Amino acid sequence: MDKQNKNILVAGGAGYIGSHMVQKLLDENYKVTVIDNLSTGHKEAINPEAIFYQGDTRDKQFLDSVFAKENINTVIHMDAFSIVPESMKDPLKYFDNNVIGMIKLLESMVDNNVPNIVFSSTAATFGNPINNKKIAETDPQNPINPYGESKLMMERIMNWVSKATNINYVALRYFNASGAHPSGKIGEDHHPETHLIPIVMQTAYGQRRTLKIFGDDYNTEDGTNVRDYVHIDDLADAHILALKYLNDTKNSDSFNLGSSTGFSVKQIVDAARKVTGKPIDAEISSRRPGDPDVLVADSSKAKKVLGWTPNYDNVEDIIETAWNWKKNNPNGYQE
Ligand SMILES: NC(=O)c1ccc[n+]([C@@H]2O[C@H](COP(=O)([O-])OP(=O)(O)OC[C@H]3O[C@@H](n4cnc5c(N)ncnc54)[C@H](O)[C@@H]3O)[C@@H](O)[C@H]2O)c1
Ligand SMILES: O=c1ccn([C@@H]2O[C@H](COP(=O)(O)OP(=O)(O)O[C@H]3O[C@H](CO)[C@@H](O)[C@H](O)[C@H]3O)[C@@H](O)[C@H]2O)c(=O)[nH]1
Repeated sequence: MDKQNKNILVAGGAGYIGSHMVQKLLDENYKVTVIDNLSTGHKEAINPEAIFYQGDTRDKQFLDSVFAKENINTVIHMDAFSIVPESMKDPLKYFDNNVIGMIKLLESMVDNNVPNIVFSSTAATFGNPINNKKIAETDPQNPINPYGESKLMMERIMNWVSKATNINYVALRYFNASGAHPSGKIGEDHHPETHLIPIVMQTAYGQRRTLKIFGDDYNTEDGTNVRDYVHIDDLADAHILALKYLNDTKNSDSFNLGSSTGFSVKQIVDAARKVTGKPIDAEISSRRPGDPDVLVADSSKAKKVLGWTPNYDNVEDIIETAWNWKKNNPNGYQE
């Protein structure tokens, strides 16, 4: 195994998943540089031991200046817009930010001889899986919303560029990232919040009167959407393994990352009632555009090839970490 160059650039390191990634890399003795335009992220979420440059990934001059200053070996490309319903209303916002961001980043990596990229892809690249079965890497990718389409385009651009250059990649397709750091110091804080678990937490905490369940006429057991909730600390671990994979194999590959267990929206609300001891009022509302019925990962490839072993296999434990973050920071980073 080559001695690993441990200088990592986290693009989007002020975001929900990015801030946990930065913490994990520091815990593992990596040298961490962050770029972020703070469009949805928070400066306070970045551990101050990381070097931070504020700027936009679509700005190649900005990227070139960062690569000239820091001896970066791998980019963890987490910055993107990532809200399914917003992408249905404003597809161009998604294609502009996400696809142009990937193109500029790869151009700058080529010009500055940066050899590796770990890319935050998504279950949303698959669309509606056949017969709602667990999704493996070999399954067809047919996105049903512009967000998923933009991420599939990014995967494909990266794949073609890797064939033509010295760049290697790992695409990690997360299912529903959830929970918070066990310390309770970093967690999920979006304005407005759209994700299910933090909205359930806001309702439990009394910041919302009622939670809306978007549709109970889907092709699932209780009629509400089924998702695979995977703890962000387990996702961060998978990235550390991806860095080692790139260093050891000099290959490119893609992996689906989930807990491999599906929970309906109603089951999540019930689990949160149990964890928080709060009643959590919920009402059935109309469908939200762009939602597939079921998204559950088959993560056996990540387990076999990367040696990934998620630590959180119980959704109540995941919700417990989100509740801990909520109780410690009721208004997120705006305290
Ligand atoms: N949250 C999930 O469940 C989930 C699941 C699958 C994939 N992903 C992917 O993981 C990544 C992180 O998601 P998140 O939930 O942490 O989102 P987030 O919005 O909390 O974080 C994204 C970060 O990127 C920054 N950013 C966005 N566009 C930028 C640009 N053009 N230049 C510089 N910075 C920019 C934002 O300011 C923010 O800090 C995204 O790429 C998303 O598509 C998320
Ligand atoms: O107030 C709410 C919010 C959400 N939901 C439902 O809860 C489920 C989960 O929704 P949400 O938390 O918004 O996540 P997703 O739309 O599944 O998307 C997340 O998970 C994807 C991977 O599966 C990522 O790619 C996306 O970036 C990330 O936002 C969906 O069925 C929603 O319809 C509700 O019923 N009520």
